[in-house]
Amino acid sequence: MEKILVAKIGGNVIEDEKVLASFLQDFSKVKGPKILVHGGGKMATKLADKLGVKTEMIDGRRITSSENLDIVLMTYAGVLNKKIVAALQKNNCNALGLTGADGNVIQAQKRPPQFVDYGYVGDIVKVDGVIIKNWLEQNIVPVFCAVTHDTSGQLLNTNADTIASEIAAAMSPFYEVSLFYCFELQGVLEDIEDKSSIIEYIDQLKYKELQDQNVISAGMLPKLKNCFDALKKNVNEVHIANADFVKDNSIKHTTLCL
Ligand SMILES: Nc1ncnc2c1ncn2[C@@H]1O[C@H](COP(=O)(O)OP(=O)(O)O)[C@@H](O)[C@H]1O
Ligand SMILES: CC(=O)N[C@@H](CCC(=O)OP(=O)(O)O)C(=O)O
Repeated sequence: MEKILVAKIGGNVIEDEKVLASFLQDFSKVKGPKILVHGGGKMATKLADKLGVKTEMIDGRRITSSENLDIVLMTYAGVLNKKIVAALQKNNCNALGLTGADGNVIQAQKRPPQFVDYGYVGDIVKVDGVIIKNWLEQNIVPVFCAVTHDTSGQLLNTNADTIASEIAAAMSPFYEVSLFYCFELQGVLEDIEDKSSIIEYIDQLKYKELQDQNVISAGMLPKLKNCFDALKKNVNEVHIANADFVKDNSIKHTTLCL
């Protein structure tokens, strides 16, 4: 089976112009089919602050009012997605910027309010792996932002880590899939104050231990859950690593295993 890379970059990589430019250059050089998923939560929060709109996050997920949704769309589907696509094009990488509504590629449903009402937040129902495969076969590099839709006209905010995990899973019938979560640190840390305390392997037992000891928090909570979800859905490899990992796979990082 042919190999494919699904890479995800988040807020801290996107915020740092130099790091982002260097990541996109390295990503462009990766041979073979590849997909990029990006977040940008930090930038959406900054825009909300500027506009005087309140931001509330619970367990790493944004409570998304209709005002927040517009901010999220402007930031993720607008400024960020298009800037990333243009930078990839500059590097001769034929990127196609997408939300989940484009080509009906990611269908979601609004999360029903239970203990928390997350507002316009979508849980993914279906990813159309075939349409993505068709793009890849045309040497197009799909670039997804953190937006999905419910097929009834409602756009929804969806965690970018979850989008990466579900897209990776949807590609697994066709490719041998490697999923890289690229961020500003070197991997998951045993002690958040000690940047060198990288945990090289995390299985489900270790994951539970880390949760029980409160070693992981904020955005790392959904990230790890998404990693295991991907592995359970036949994604071959999942790594959490620094953005440099895309050019140098030998740097120390975290590998997830079931
Ligand atoms: N044990 C941990 N090891 C590494 N990062 C952690 C840990 N616990 C919490 N974090 C936080 O999780 C963040 C990564 O999640 P997130 O903010 O969603 O990143 P991104 O937007 O890049 O996906 C790190 O920046 C860090 O602040
Ligand atoms: C529902 C939800 O929380 N969506 C995320 C989507 C963006 C994202 O995931 O961005 P990072 O990868 O930079 O964190 C949010 O709005 O923050």
